[in-house]
Amino acid sequence: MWRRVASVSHLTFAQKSIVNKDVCKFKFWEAFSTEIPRKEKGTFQRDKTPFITFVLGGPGSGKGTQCMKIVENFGFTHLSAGDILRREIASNSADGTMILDTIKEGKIVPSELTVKLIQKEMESSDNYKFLIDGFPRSEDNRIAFEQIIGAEPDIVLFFDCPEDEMMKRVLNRNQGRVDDNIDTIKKRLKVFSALNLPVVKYYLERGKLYKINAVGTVDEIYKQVYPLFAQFNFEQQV
Ligand SMILES: Nc1ncnc2c1ncn2[C@@H]1O[C@H](COP(=O)(O)OP(=O)(O)OP(=O)(O)O)[C@@H](O)[C@H]1O
Ligand SMILES: O=c1ccn([C@@H]2O[C@H](COP(=O)(O)O)[C@@H](O)[C@H]2O)c(=O)[nH]1
Ligand SMILES: [Mg+2]
Repeated sequence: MWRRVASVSHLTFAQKSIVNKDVCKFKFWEAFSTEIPRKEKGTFQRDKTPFITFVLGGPGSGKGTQCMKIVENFGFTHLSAGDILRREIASNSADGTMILDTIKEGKIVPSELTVKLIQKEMESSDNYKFLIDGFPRSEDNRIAFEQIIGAEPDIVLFFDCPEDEMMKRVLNRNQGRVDDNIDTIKKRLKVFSALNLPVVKYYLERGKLYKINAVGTVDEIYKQVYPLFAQFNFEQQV
């Protein structure tokens, strides 16, 4: 089993401290990476160390929208767990019907299945910076990720949004999602409070959580997000 310990100095938006990561052994990394020595402290570049960001927040809090902007500016690979599961349904896989039923009920797909799908996406990427959006949704998800991937997130973003605003956004989304209806949203909000908030608390207690006020325009919210990534000095995308 691969294990890693990620150690990142716990930065606040105001503190521009240097990032320090322990070297990790990460199986799939070795398949494609060319070893390039680190340049200097505080600068991340392609090597064997993945940079994992979990992006949490209730349904409609704006995770996907903000992830698109982070991808544009910082070259992350965006892995939305919900999108991965919806692709699995669309591909008529053996688990498709079960996943669809689970999503319609606003419940959580079994952890091992979701983690293995995320793992597949990570393994097939030649990037080292990942935004894992909408995951982990429960403590069980979190533990499964640690056990199967053998990694922890470097940072965790939490988009904090009132329920009425989330409800409004989801009902206006218009993307034809089977779970964007009032009954399922109510269920998703309950599941979020009961199962996802404990994960938020877990990372808060470990100093990895960055709480973002998710009320306001997309640009206003991104103004809180941008400095967090900017201070890591990621290498330029090729
Ligand atoms: N700051 C904002 N103000 C108003 N609408 C927004 C804002 N951010 C996102 N939206 C809109 O709200 C809807 C939900 O946003 P988004 O899909 O990014 O949320 P999400 O957190 O990924 O939701 P889910 O967990 O359901 O996938 C989208 O239609 C999006 O365009
Ligand atoms: O890790 C996950 C992520 C998602 N689900 C299920 O999918 C829907 C939609 O997820 P979004 O992040 O809103 O796109 C969610 O309500 C769950 O039913 C999951 O089970 N596990
Ligand atoms: Mg989303």
